[in-house]
Amino acid sequence: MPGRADVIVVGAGSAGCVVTRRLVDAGVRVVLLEAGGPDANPAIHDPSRMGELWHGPEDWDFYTVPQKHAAGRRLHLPRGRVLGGSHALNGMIWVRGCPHDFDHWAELGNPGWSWNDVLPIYAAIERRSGTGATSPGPPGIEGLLDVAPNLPLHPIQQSIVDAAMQLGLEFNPDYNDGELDGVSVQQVTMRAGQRVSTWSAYAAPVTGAPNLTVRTGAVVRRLLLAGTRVTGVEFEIGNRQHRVLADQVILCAGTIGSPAILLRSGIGPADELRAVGVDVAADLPGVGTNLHDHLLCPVIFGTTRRQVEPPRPGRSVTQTHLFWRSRSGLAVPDTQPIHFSVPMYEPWMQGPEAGFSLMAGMISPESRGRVRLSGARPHDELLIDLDALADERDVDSLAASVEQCREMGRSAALAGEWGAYELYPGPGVTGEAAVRDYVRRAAITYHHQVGTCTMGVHSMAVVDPSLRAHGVNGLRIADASVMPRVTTGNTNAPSILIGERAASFVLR
Ligand SMILES: Cc1cc2nc3c(=O)[nH]c(=O)nc-3n(C[C@H](O)[C@H](O)[C@H](O)COP(=O)(O)OP(=O)(O)OC[C@H]3O[C@@H](n4cnc5c(N)ncnc54)[C@H](O)[C@@H]3O)c2cc1C
Repeated sequence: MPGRADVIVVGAGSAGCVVTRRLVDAGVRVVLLEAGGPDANPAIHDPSRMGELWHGPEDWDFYTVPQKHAAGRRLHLPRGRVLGGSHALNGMIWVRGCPHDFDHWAELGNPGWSWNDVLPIYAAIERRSGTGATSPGPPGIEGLLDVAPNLPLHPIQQSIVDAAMQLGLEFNPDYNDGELDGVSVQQVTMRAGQRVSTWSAYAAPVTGAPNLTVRTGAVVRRLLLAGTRVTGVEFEIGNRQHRVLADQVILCAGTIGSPAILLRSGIGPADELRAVGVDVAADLPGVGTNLHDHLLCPVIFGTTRRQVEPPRPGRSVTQTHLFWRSRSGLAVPDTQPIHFSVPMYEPWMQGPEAGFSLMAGMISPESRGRVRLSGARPHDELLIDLDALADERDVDSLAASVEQCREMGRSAALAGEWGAYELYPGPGVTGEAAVRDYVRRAAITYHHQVGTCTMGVHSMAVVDPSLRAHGVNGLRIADASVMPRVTTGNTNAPSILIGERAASFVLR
């Protein structure tokens, strides 16, 4: 292990592996530090076994503080702690987002991040294959990451698509061309029935390079600073402490991990840091704020006419989704239900083993929470507060999505052909007040937390449009935490995009 590197990358997740690969290819001496271990668990690689990974060794297993507007519950926030990060645990669904998302980022004071700016980067990331995807990159450009339609469809998934069309939605053959609305087959980062993560596609192929050192089980506790210049990091492997020095550090530890490292290093809101006994290195009031997430809410069905067989090995538990605007006047769809070929029961629910779930989805969150320290010691609990459903507009969208999923369940394609009957919310939950109450009792994360190290040029921004930390030298942040506002759809693709951009900023 070298004592010094050109660049230390903290976190081998969606973005960190991309940054690492691009810098290594350019001859930069990189040390990549990852808290988790190798991606050796077979359940990582088989898409039908995704659910087994939660609460296991590859999950940070975060919980929020009790959520006042979600029936006082503590919400489980799984996050990948393994080579590949959350891309080793996720549903692999590939959604670029829509023009409005990135144009909005640019309007907020982030030149270079508009849709027209990011589109060529997406095209250069993706290696598209199979039928169904109609938005290939420019000819001759082929990226490192496989993106393919999630086919062949499970029979229940085809009927779910039919149900959506019976409600009047259009089939959208390629939601990645800038127009999201409609029901679609998901595009996924899979090849031959196996997960492809940025670890397997980007970083793993260069682990033998002489200018790359990868350390697993390496938990970064804090940044080393000389005044306001970052000089390296301090990390633990087991109970032993280590240090490595570098010209630059790039934090890719994710929406929870990156602000946690900053706060523990004394970079954050000065008053709050002092209040928990942390010495202040740089007063950056935005660190940990602007936390927001998409939310799901289970709508679960049993069947009487046909049995829903569990997905076979190599097949995803979810294959289709839809984007829908629940009210007029919205710039982008506010809902994205996602459809599972299994019943996705919460621990307090029960029902038959076979069935299917239309997980209502809210993707336009207005509620904002934050990540804070509870104390100065490295092992003191992080306080993660989504403040989920604090804004009534979020309840409006999620309740509308629940009602749409219920209506799909009553369609000829599902009730007629499969004998679908509703288990949750269940026939007793009727009327607007009861549905809103169900949403507060049953909503869970969509796994898309972002925003805690927001990019921008205002007083609450943490990084500038080139992802350099404000007021601290030698430090960049490159992961989902820098998104000023969450994109319309799943957040892996934009996180990987951020990794690509960060590498290009370092190398230019
Ligand atoms: C269960 C689940 C399902 C999801 N499904 C989808 C989906 O289908 N499609 C989609 O687009 N998005 C999905 N997402 C979201 C998507 O995976 C994330 O938005 C994306 O992976 C975020 O990338 P990142 O680089 O910001 O963080 P991560 O990929 O989480 O990487 C952060 C890395 O940093 C490491 N780390 C953190 N702290 C430290 C530390 N102190 N020291 C050393 N290392 C550290 C972590 O272990 C991790 O490897 C899902 C997420 C989850 C958890």
